[in-house]
Amino acid sequence: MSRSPSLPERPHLDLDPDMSDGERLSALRSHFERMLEVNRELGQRLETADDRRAELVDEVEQMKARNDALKTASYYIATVQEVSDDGVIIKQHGNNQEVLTDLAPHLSVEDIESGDRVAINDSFAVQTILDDETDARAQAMEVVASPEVTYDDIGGLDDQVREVREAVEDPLENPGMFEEVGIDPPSGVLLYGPPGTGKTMLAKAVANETDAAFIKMAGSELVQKFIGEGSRLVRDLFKLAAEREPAVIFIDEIDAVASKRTDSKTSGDAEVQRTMMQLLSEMDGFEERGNIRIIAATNRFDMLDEAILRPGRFDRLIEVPKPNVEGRKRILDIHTNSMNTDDDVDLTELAELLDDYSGADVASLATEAGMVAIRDEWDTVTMADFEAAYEKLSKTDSTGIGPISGFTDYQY
Ligand SMILES: Nc1ncnc2c1ncn2[C@@H]1O[C@H](COP(=O)(O)OP(=O)(O)OP(=O)(O)O)[C@@H](O)[C@H]1O
Repeated sequence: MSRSPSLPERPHLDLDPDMSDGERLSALRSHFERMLEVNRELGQRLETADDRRAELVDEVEQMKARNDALKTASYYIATVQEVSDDGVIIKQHGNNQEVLTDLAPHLSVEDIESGDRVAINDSFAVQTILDDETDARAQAMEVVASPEVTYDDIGGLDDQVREVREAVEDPLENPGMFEEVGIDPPSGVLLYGPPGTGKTMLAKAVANETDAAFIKMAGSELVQKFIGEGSRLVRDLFKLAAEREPAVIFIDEIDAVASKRTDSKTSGDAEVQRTMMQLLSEMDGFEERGNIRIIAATNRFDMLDEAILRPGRFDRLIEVPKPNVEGRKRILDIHTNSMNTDDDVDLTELAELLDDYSGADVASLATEAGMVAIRDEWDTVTMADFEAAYEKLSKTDSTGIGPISGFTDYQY
């Protein structure tokens, strides 16, 4: 740590050998006075610093306790009904059960009042106060004012880009076009295909192109983060989009909330059902919503409930497959564009080698080749580095723990 520049300076004693005893004594006296003053000042500083330190230690302890609490399992959401000397009465969302409970040690009764939304754990103790709707939103949604991805960053998906532009960009940019012809623009667009093929990129690029806000929510977050909150989050999602319009809502892993009904009647399933019903009703009331488009994505098309695919809902289906050899070449071009590659790098040959790779696999191969070059202290990336990266990623995969999605099982 550097020393604070504003500490009082150490007093300096200047004694001239020609001084008389009287002068010497008076110089020593005033030096002593100055020393006392500096000492007093330093003492005060030390005291303030000690107080601050104690405060910070306290804060760290509280954060640790909250962090530990947050790391435990999912929470349930409840609303505070009453705060009394006996404890806090809360009503749990989803089942409306009223419970008299306590607060976690890091909370005090002064922090809480009736009407507050709170997160409770399995034993109903209040863990967090969600005093603002945005709390829940912030935790489950990613909002980007204008994402940076452009269509040029997406390789090998020309047809898909065209379809997304027609279904999402045209209605946002030129709604009159649809009115003139007398048709409703597609309500929702569903992108389906294996992981890592560029579905999120497509949604981001269209938001960028239309200067729309990009609001992303993962289906799994909707049903896992706050049990009993899924339908509220869906409402919040559409409300937030209305506040930010023009906006593109992107629901990733839609299968988590829109799977075919199972026969089991567990409370988890009921929760998923409620969330899906809310999503459908938001989509059905969509026309009045103005400049909001909705894109969903899934790797599990086979699992989707047909209700979600009915006309007026996700009725424009766009398959986003793994790239073919030309697509892989284009994705390699994009991802090596800013790399310092050697003249011997033959991207066409590489594209042929990377059979069954997804776009994300191709991107991680390029990064890995760069890492190999750095490790070998080269400042250019050679064909041999790409081959070494390919070997490494293929090997990682054969052990079953590799990051390569191109070899993972999926169904769609
Ligand atoms: N077609 C592509 N062109 C260029 N890069 C791509 C392409 N597809 C994937 N990538 C790379 O892979 C990364 C992940 O892609 P993205 O998140 O769009 O995939 P996804 O289909 O949404 O995946 P998931 O289904 O797993 O959410 C991108 O950030 C990009 O680096």
